[in-house]
Amino acid sequence: MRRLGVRLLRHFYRPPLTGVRLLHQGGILTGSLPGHSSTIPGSSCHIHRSVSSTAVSQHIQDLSGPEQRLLDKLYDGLISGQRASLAESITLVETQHPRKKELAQVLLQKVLVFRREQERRNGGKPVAFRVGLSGPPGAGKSSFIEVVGKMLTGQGHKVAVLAVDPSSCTSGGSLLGDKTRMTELSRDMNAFIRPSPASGTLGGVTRTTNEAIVLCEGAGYDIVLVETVGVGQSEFAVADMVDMFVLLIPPAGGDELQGIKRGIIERADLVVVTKSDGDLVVPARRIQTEYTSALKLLRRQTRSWNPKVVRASAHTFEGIPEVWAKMEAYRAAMLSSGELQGRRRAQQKVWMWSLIQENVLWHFQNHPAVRGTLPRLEQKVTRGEISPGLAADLLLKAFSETS
Ligand SMILES: Nc1nc2c(ncn2[C@@H]2O[C@H](COP(=O)(O)OP(=O)(O)OP(=O)(O)O)[C@@H](O)[C@H]2O)c(=O)[nH]1
Repeated sequence: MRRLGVRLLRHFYRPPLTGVRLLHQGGILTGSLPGHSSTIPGSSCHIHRSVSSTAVSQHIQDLSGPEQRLLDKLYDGLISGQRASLAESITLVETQHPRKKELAQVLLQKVLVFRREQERRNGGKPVAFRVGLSGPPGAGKSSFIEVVGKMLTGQGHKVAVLAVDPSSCTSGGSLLGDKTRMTELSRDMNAFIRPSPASGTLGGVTRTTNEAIVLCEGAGYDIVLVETVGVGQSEFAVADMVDMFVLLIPPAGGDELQGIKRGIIERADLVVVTKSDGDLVVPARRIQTEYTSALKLLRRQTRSWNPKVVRASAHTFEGIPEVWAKMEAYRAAMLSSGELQGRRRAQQKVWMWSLIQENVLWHFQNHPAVRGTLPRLEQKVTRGEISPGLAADLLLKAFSETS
């Protein structure tokens, strides 16, 4: 096992440790860029072979003049809150172009340093509030975000809305992006709305959303709403990148609620029963009671907060201020207990490991020895000729022996 581990390391860290230097300059790390770092499709993760400290590389030595000017322009524009610079910066982190990916990482590191300084001044507390919102198609997500967003910008907040659209990964289509959504909020100067990239794996979309959150916060958005539709694994990915996870449920019959996964209810810090107006008030109350009982049976995720179920209507505005009050109460409780900071720290680790998993898997699947054997072994496994365990062992052996 140890030998396999060493081989895996050798494989991923080849060619050998040369060429990448990170130098400390007045508290800022500078590094020379990878002639020797590998960039993996679907990820911007470069494997730097020698990173001498945990600090960030802020500037890359071999940036050309135009590249340096572009990064300076984006950074200055971003931290002074210009929406165009924020949009351009997010486009940069979404790119598949290898060199631009590298530039995006330089920009991100700079923004991270800026944000950490802001947090330090804020007594170590996060400056922005990240809220994930999920619900089945048609649950009323965009209507809800529109009214909550407008209310918050009216109170002086700056609100960013990012969408994670799982359909764009599988079908190339879009569940969230095609129709015009949040028309009023999109015209609001204190709001920034960004749909998810139109292609890529969920891992890729997750990474860019995580990075887009950092950029939005750098641009001064103190509330970042991350929306996703309750399809596939995207809800879990969003729950892993936010401070608070909110599930929106329509007052619909059993069949329409079938699609809501039990696992995701366990992740909810708040459940909002939407469209609680007119004839829908009665079914909304019923759903509220059902979910309140269901939540009581679930294990608590945090010490300082009990998940709650509330009703609201985006059409009549009833319940909307109360929903926000609950969100603020959650944040205050989680901040004062330190659990929110702890959750963020844990998320950083989850994010790192999911990038590693995706990249390691990519290397494995694209290794010539694996590619050559995989279809035959897959066939044998599906026909029941060999066990999945044996097939996995053979593939791992082929991979490690030729790495
Ligand atoms: N009665 C009532 N209808 C609502 C309310 N909010 C949204 N709707 C209606 O529900 C439908 C879906 O609303 P959206 O806000 O587009 O829902 P969504 O979850 O964003 O939908 P997708 O974009 O398909 O995921 C629309 O016809 C809305 O008019 C509400 O508070 N009350």
